[in-house]
Amino acid sequence: MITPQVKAGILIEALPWLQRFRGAIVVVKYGGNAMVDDELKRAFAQDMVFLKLAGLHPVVVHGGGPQIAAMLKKLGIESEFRGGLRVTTPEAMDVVRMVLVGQVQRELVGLINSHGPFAVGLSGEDAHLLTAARRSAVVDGEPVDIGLVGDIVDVNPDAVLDIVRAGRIPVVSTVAPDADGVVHNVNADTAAGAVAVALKAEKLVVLTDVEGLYADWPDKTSLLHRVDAERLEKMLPDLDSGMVPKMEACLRAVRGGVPEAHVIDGRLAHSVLLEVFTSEGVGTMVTEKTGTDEA
Ligand SMILES: Nc1ncnc2c1ncn2[C@@H]1O[C@H](COP(=O)(O)OP(=O)(O)O)[C@@H](O)[C@H]1O
Ligand SMILES: CC(=O)N[C@@H](CCC(=O)OP(=O)(O)O)C(=O)O
Repeated sequence: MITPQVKAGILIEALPWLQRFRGAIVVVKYGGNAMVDDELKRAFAQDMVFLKLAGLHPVVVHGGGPQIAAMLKKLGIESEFRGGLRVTTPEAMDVVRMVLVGQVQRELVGLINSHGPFAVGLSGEDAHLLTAARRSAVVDGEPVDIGLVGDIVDVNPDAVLDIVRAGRIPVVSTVAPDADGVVHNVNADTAAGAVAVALKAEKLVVLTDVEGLYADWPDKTSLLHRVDAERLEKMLPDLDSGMVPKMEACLRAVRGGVPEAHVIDGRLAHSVLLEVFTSEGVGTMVTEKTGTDEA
Protein backbone atom coordinates (compact mmCIF):
# COMPACT_ATOMS: atom_id res chain seq x y z
CA MET A 1 0.00 0.00 0.00
CA ILE A 2 1.45 3.36 -1.06
CA THR A 3 0.99 6.06 1.58
CA PRO A 4 -0.15 9.59 0.61
CA GLN A 5 3.34 10.85 1.55
CA VAL A 6 4.99 8.44 -0.86
CA LYS A 7 2.53 9.44 -3.61
CA ALA A 8 3.26 13.13 -2.96
CA GLY A 9 6.98 12.36 -3.03
CA ILE A 10 6.65 10.74 -6.44
CA LEU A 11 4.71 13.71 -7.80
CA ILE A 12 7.09 16.32 -6.40
CA GLU A 13 10.09 14.47 -7.86
CA ALA A 14 8.80 15.66 -11.24
CA LEU A 15 9.03 19.36 -10.29
CA PRO A 16 12.65 20.08 -11.35
CA TRP A 17 12.07 18.20 -14.62
CA LEU A 18 8.85 20.10 -15.30
CA GLN A 19 10.80 23.32 -14.76
CA ARG A 20 13.71 22.23 -16.93
CA PHE A 21 11.74 20.85 -19.89
CA ARG A 22 8.81 23.28 -19.98
CA GLY A 23 8.52 24.51 -23.58
CA ALA A 24 11.13 22.03 -24.82
CA ILE A 25 10.77 19.89 -27.92
CA VAL A 26 11.20 16.19 -27.19
CA VAL A 27 11.45 13.88 -30.21
CA VAL A 28 10.19 10.40 -29.38
CA LYS A 29 10.90 7.50 -31.72
CA TYR A 30 8.28 4.81 -31.29
CA GLY A 31 9.50 1.54 -32.79
CA GLY A 32 7.72 -1.34 -34.38
CA ASN A 33 8.67 -3.93 -31.76
CA ALA A 34 7.56 -1.67 -28.89
CA MET A 35 4.17 -1.13 -30.53
CA VAL A 36 2.86 -4.67 -30.86
CA ASP A 37 0.93 -4.75 -27.56
CA ASP A 38 -2.40 -2.86 -27.32
CA GLU A 39 -1.97 -1.96 -23.64
CA LEU A 40 1.51 -0.52 -24.31
CA LYS A 41 0.22 1.44 -27.27
CA ARG A 42 -2.49 3.02 -25.12
CA ALA A 43 0.08 3.84 -22.39
CA PHE A 44 2.36 5.43 -25.01
CA ALA A 45 -0.50 7.62 -26.28
CA GLN A 46 -1.27 8.70 -22.69
CA ASP A 47 2.39 9.60 -22.18
CA MET A 48 2.42 11.86 -25.25
CA VAL A 49 -0.70 13.70 -24.06
CA PHE A 50 0.75 13.93 -20.53
CA LEU A 51 3.95 15.53 -21.89
CA LYS A 52 1.94 18.01 -23.95
CA LEU A 53 -0.30 19.01 -21.06
CA ALA A 54 2.75 19.33 -18.81
CA GLY A 55 4.06 22.02 -21.17
CA LEU A 56 6.58 20.01 -23.20
CA HIS A 57 6.30 19.60 -26.97
CA PRO A 58 6.48 15.94 -27.97
CA VAL A 59 7.11 15.13 -31.64
CA VAL A 60 6.53 11.46 -32.47
CA VAL A 61 8.55 9.75 -35.23
CA HIS A 62 7.26 6.24 -35.71
CA GLY A 63 8.56 3.01 -37.20
CA GLY A 64 6.64 -0.10 -38.18
CA GLY A 65 9.12 -2.75 -39.32
CA PRO A 66 7.06 -5.73 -38.02
CA GLN A 67 3.86 -4.29 -39.50
CA ILE A 68 5.55 -3.81 -42.90
CA ALA A 69 6.91 -7.36 -42.74
CA ALA A 70 3.43 -8.76 -41.99
CA MET A 71 1.84 -6.94 -44.93
CA LEU A 72 4.61 -7.92 -47.36
CA LYS A 73 4.14 -11.52 -46.29
CA LYS A 74 0.37 -11.31 -46.73
CA LEU A 75 0.90 -9.96 -50.24
CA GLY A 76 3.51 -12.60 -51.05
CA ILE A 77 6.32 -10.05 -51.59
CA GLU A 78 9.82 -11.20 -50.62
CA SER A 79 11.73 -8.93 -48.26
CA GLU A 80 15.17 -9.13 -46.66
CA PHE A 81 17.41 -6.93 -44.50
CA ARG A 82 20.99 -6.05 -45.40
CA GLY A 83 23.09 -4.26 -42.78
CA GLY A 84 19.98 -3.57 -40.67
CA LEU A 85 18.03 -1.95 -43.56
CA ARG A 86 15.19 -3.38 -45.63
CA VAL A 87 16.00 -4.01 -49.28
CA THR A 88 13.23 -1.95 -50.88
CA THR A 89 12.07 -2.62 -54.46
CA PRO A 90 9.53 -0.21 -56.04
CA GLU A 91 6.85 -2.83 -55.29
CA ALA A 92 7.92 -3.08 -51.62
CA MET A 93 8.11 0.75 -51.42
CA ASP A 94 4.39 0.98 -52.20
CA VAL A 95 3.69 -1.36 -49.29
CA VAL A 96 6.07 0.48 -46.91
CA ARG A 97 4.31 3.77 -47.66
CA MET A 98 0.85 2.25 -47.37
CA VAL A 99 1.60 0.57 -44.03
CA LEU A 100 3.54 3.42 -42.39
CA VAL A 101 1.33 6.33 -43.48
CA GLY A 102 -2.01 4.58 -43.93
CA GLN A 103 -1.94 2.08 -41.09
CA VAL A 104 0.62 2.64 -38.32
CA GLN A 105 0.45 6.44 -38.35
CA ARG A 106 -3.37 6.43 -38.46
CA GLU A 107 -3.55 4.06 -35.50
CA LEU A 108 -1.17 6.17 -33.38
CA VAL A 109 -3.01 9.37 -34.29
CA GLY A 110 -6.29 7.73 -33.30
CA LEU A 111 -4.95 6.50 -29.96
CA ILE A 112 -3.58 9.93 -29.04
CA ASN A 113 -6.77 11.64 -30.20
CA SER A 114 -8.90 9.49 -27.94
CA HIS A 115 -7.73 12.02 -25.30
CA GLY A 116 -8.65 15.14 -27.27
CA PRO A 117 -7.78 16.84 -30.56
CA PHE A 118 -4.00 16.58 -30.18
CA ALA A 119 -2.34 14.49 -32.88
CA VAL A 120 -1.79 15.46 -36.50
CA GLY A 121 -0.16 12.89 -38.78
CA LEU A 122 2.25 13.79 -41.55
CA SER A 123 4.93 12.07 -43.57
CA GLY A 124 8.28 13.18 -44.95
CA GLU A 125 6.41 14.02 -48.15
CA ASP A 126 4.33 16.75 -46.49
CA ALA A 127 5.47 20.37 -46.94
CA HIS A 128 9.05 19.28 -47.81
CA LEU A 129 9.44 17.94 -44.27
CA LEU A 130 12.10 15.35 -45.17
CA THR A 131 14.37 15.08 -48.20
CA ALA A 132 16.18 11.78 -48.72
CA ALA A 133 19.16 10.70 -50.78
CA ARG A 134 19.55 7.08 -51.85
CA ARG A 135 22.01 5.20 -49.68
CA SER A 136 23.64 1.80 -49.69
CA ALA A 137 24.05 -0.63 -46.81
CA VAL A 138 27.46 -1.71 -45.55
CA VAL A 139 27.90 -5.49 -45.42
CA ASP A 140 31.30 -6.90 -44.44
CA GLY A 141 32.79 -3.46 -44.97
CA GLU A 142 31.48 -3.25 -48.56
CA PRO A 143 28.67 -0.98 -49.84
CA VAL A 144 25.65 -2.97 -51.09
CA ASP A 145 22.76 -1.59 -53.17
CA ILE A 146 19.46 -1.99 -51.26
CA GLY A 147 17.08 -0.20 -53.63
CA LEU A 148 14.82 2.68 -52.63
CA VAL A 149 16.33 3.27 -49.20
CA GLY A 150 17.31 6.77 -48.21
CA ASP A 151 19.21 8.75 -45.64
CA ILE A 152 17.90 12.18 -44.62
CA VAL A 153 19.82 15.04 -46.23
CA ASP A 154 17.43 17.87 -45.40
CA VAL A 155 14.68 18.61 -42.88
CA ASN A 156 12.26 21.51 -43.25
CA PRO A 157 11.02 21.92 -39.68
CA ASP A 158 8.28 24.47 -40.52
CA ALA A 159 5.47 21.96 -41.04
CA VAL A 160 6.19 20.29 -37.69
CA LEU A 161 6.69 23.57 -35.85
CA ASP A 162 3.36 24.93 -37.16
CA ILE A 163 1.62 21.92 -35.61
CA VAL A 164 3.57 22.26 -32.35
CA ARG A 165 2.70 25.97 -32.12
CA ALA A 166 -0.96 25.12 -32.62
CA GLY A 167 -0.77 23.08 -29.40
CA ARG A 168 -0.81 19.71 -31.16
CA ILE A 169 1.39 16.63 -31.41
CA PRO A 170 2.95 15.87 -34.81
CA VAL A 171 3.18 12.14 -35.67
CA VAL A 172 5.71 11.65 -38.47
CA SER A 173 6.00 8.68 -40.86
CA THR A 174 9.45 8.24 -42.34
CA VAL A 175 8.92 7.95 -46.06
CA ALA A 176 10.71 10.75 -47.88
CA PRO A 177 11.13 11.98 -51.46
CA ASP A 178 14.61 12.52 -52.91
CA ALA A 179 15.50 15.71 -54.80
CA ASP A 180 13.69 14.32 -57.89
CA GLY A 181 10.54 13.46 -55.93
CA VAL A 182 11.15 9.69 -55.88
CA VAL A 183 9.88 8.38 -52.54
CA HIS A 184 12.36 6.42 -50.40
CA ASN A 185 12.08 4.18 -47.35
CA VAL A 186 13.98 5.73 -44.42
CA ASN A 187 14.80 3.84 -41.24
CA ALA A 188 12.75 5.46 -38.49
CA ASP A 189 15.65 5.73 -36.02
CA THR A 190 17.73 7.53 -38.65
CA ALA A 191 14.89 9.93 -39.40
CA ALA A 192 14.23 10.60 -35.70
CA GLY A 193 17.87 11.60 -35.17
CA ALA A 194 17.77 14.01 -38.11
CA VAL A 195 14.43 15.50 -37.01
CA ALA A 196 15.70 16.00 -33.43
CA VAL A 197 18.70 17.97 -34.72
CA ALA A 198 16.63 20.09 -37.13
CA LEU A 199 14.04 20.93 -34.45
CA LYS A 200 16.79 21.74 -31.92
CA ALA A 201 15.16 19.26 -29.55
CA GLU A 202 16.17 19.14 -25.88
CA LYS A 203 15.92 15.36 -25.97
CA LEU A 204 15.66 12.41 -28.31
CA VAL A 205 13.98 9.36 -26.75
CA VAL A 206 14.15 6.08 -28.68
CA LEU A 207 11.91 3.24 -27.50
CA THR A 208 13.01 -0.31 -28.18
CA ASP A 209 12.44 -3.87 -26.96
CA VAL A 210 15.42 -4.14 -24.61
CA GLU A 211 16.36 -2.19 -21.46
CA GLY A 212 18.88 -0.04 -23.31
CA LEU A 213 22.36 -0.43 -24.76
CA TYR A 214 24.44 -3.30 -23.42
CA ALA A 215 28.22 -2.95 -23.50
CA ASP A 216 28.54 -6.69 -23.93
CA TRP A 217 25.32 -7.91 -25.61
CA PRO A 218 23.60 -10.26 -24.67
CA ASP A 219 25.07 -10.09 -21.14
CA LYS A 220 22.20 -8.45 -19.22
CA THR A 221 24.53 -7.24 -16.47
CA SER A 222 26.36 -5.00 -18.96
CA LEU A 223 23.57 -2.38 -19.39
CA LEU A 224 25.08 1.08 -19.85
CA HIS A 225 23.23 3.81 -17.96
CA ARG A 226 25.27 6.50 -19.61
CA VAL A 227 27.66 6.64 -22.56
CA ASP A 228 29.43 9.53 -24.27
CA ALA A 229 29.70 10.06 -28.02
CA GLU A 230 33.34 9.04 -28.27
CA ARG A 231 32.82 5.68 -26.56
CA LEU A 232 29.62 5.02 -28.51
CA GLU A 233 31.36 5.70 -31.82
CA LYS A 234 33.98 3.09 -30.92
CA MET A 235 31.24 0.58 -30.03
CA LEU A 236 29.25 1.02 -33.28
CA PRO A 237 31.16 -1.45 -35.50
CA ASP A 238 30.60 -4.26 -32.95
CA LEU A 239 26.85 -3.74 -32.45
CA ASP A 240 24.30 -6.16 -33.90
CA SER A 241 22.25 -4.81 -36.78
CA GLY A 242 19.05 -3.75 -34.89
CA MET A 243 20.99 -1.49 -32.54
CA VAL A 244 23.15 0.11 -35.23
CA PRO A 245 20.63 2.62 -36.69
CA LYS A 246 19.38 3.38 -33.16
CA MET A 247 22.79 4.23 -31.76
CA GLU A 248 23.82 6.03 -34.97
CA ALA A 249 20.71 8.19 -34.54
CA CYS A 250 21.64 9.00 -30.92
CA LEU A 251 25.18 9.87 -32.02
CA ARG A 252 23.90 12.08 -34.83
CA ALA A 253 21.56 13.82 -32.38
CA VAL A 254 24.14 14.63 -29.68
CA ARG A 255 26.80 15.59 -32.25
CA GLY A 256 24.18 17.81 -33.89
CA GLY A 257 23.49 19.75 -30.69
CA VAL A 258 20.73 17.76 -28.95
CA PRO A 259 21.86 17.75 -25.29
CA GLU A 260 20.80 14.16 -24.57
CA ALA A 261 19.55 11.07 -26.38
CA HIS A 262 18.02 8.07 -24.61
CA VAL A 263 17.37 4.48 -25.60
CA ILE A 264 14.67 3.10 -23.32
CA ASP A 265 12.59 -0.04 -22.85
CA GLY A 266 9.31 0.28 -24.74
CA ARG A 267 8.05 -2.96 -23.14
CA LEU A 268 7.71 -1.07 -19.86
CA ALA A 269 4.41 0.87 -19.72
CA HIS A 270 4.96 4.64 -19.30
CA SER A 271 8.73 4.34 -19.76
CA VAL A 272 8.76 7.78 -21.46
CA LEU A 273 7.27 9.42 -18.35
CA LEU A 274 9.77 7.64 -16.11
CA GLU A 275 12.61 8.81 -18.34
CA VAL A 276 11.52 12.45 -18.49
CA PHE A 277 10.19 13.03 -14.97
CA THR A 278 12.29 10.94 -12.59
CA SER A 279 15.77 11.60 -11.28
CA GLU A 280 17.16 8.17 -12.15
CA GLY A 281 15.68 8.04 -15.65
CA VAL A 282 15.60 4.65 -17.38
CA GLY A 283 17.64 2.96 -20.11
CA THR A 284 20.81 4.39 -21.64
CA MET A 285 21.57 8.11 -21.88
CA VAL A 286 23.92 9.33 -24.62
CA THR A 287 25.63 12.69 -24.25
CA GLU A 288 28.26 14.45 -26.33
CA LYS A 289 30.58 15.26 -23.42
CA THR A 290 33.47 12.89 -22.77
CA GLY A 291 34.32 11.27 -19.47
CA THR A 292 30.77 10.76 -18.21
CA ASP A 293 30.13 7.14 -19.15
CA GLU A 294 29.62 4.44 -16.58
CA ALA A 295 28.47 0.84 -16.76
N1 LIG B 1 24.53 -4.00 -27.63
C1 LIG B 1 23.21 -4.20 -27.69
N2 LIG B 1 22.43 -3.74 -26.68
C2 LIG B 1 21.08 -3.92 -26.75
N3 LIG B 1 20.43 -4.56 -27.78
C3 LIG B 1 21.16 -5.04 -28.78
C4 LIG B 1 22.59 -4.88 -28.79
N4 LIG B 1 23.05 -5.43 -29.94
C5 LIG B 1 21.97 -5.90 -30.58
N5 LIG B 1 20.83 -5.68 -29.94
C6 LIG B 1 19.52 -6.07 -30.45
O1 LIG B 1 18.87 -4.94 -31.01
C7 LIG B 1 17.46 -5.09 -30.85
C8 LIG B 1 16.74 -3.75 -31.01
O2 LIG B 1 16.68 -3.41 -32.37
P1 LIG B 1 15.34 -3.60 -33.24
O3 LIG B 1 14.86 -5.00 -33.13
O4 LIG B 1 15.61 -3.04 -34.59
O5 LIG B 1 14.33 -2.66 -32.42
P2 LIG B 1 13.01 -1.82 -32.75
O6 LIG B 1 12.05 -2.67 -33.46
O7 LIG B 1 12.58 -1.40 -31.38
O8 LIG B 1 13.40 -0.63 -33.59
C9 LIG B 1 17.34 -5.71 -29.48
O9 LIG B 1 16.14 -6.43 -29.31
C10 LIG B 1 18.55 -6.64 -29.41
O10 LIG B 1 18.16 -7.93 -29.87
C1 LIG C 1 15.11 1.16 -44.60
C2 LIG C 1 14.34 0.48 -43.51
O1 LIG C 1 14.79 -0.54 -43.00
N1 LIG C 1 13.18 1.03 -43.16
C3 LIG C 1 12.31 0.49 -42.15
C4 LIG C 1 11.27 1.55 -41.83
C5 LIG C 1 10.43 1.23 -40.62
C6 LIG C 1 11.25 1.22 -39.33
O2 LIG C 1 12.34 1.72 -39.22
O3 LIG C 1 10.58 0.58 -38.32
P1 LIG C 1 11.15 0.12 -36.87
O4 LIG C 1 11.54 1.36 -36.16
O5 LIG C 1 9.96 -0.55 -36.32
O6 LIG C 1 12.32 -0.82 -37.10
C7 LIG C 1 11.61 -0.81 -42.65
O7 LIG C 1 11.33 -0.92 -43.83
O8 LIG C 1 11.36 -1.67 -41.79
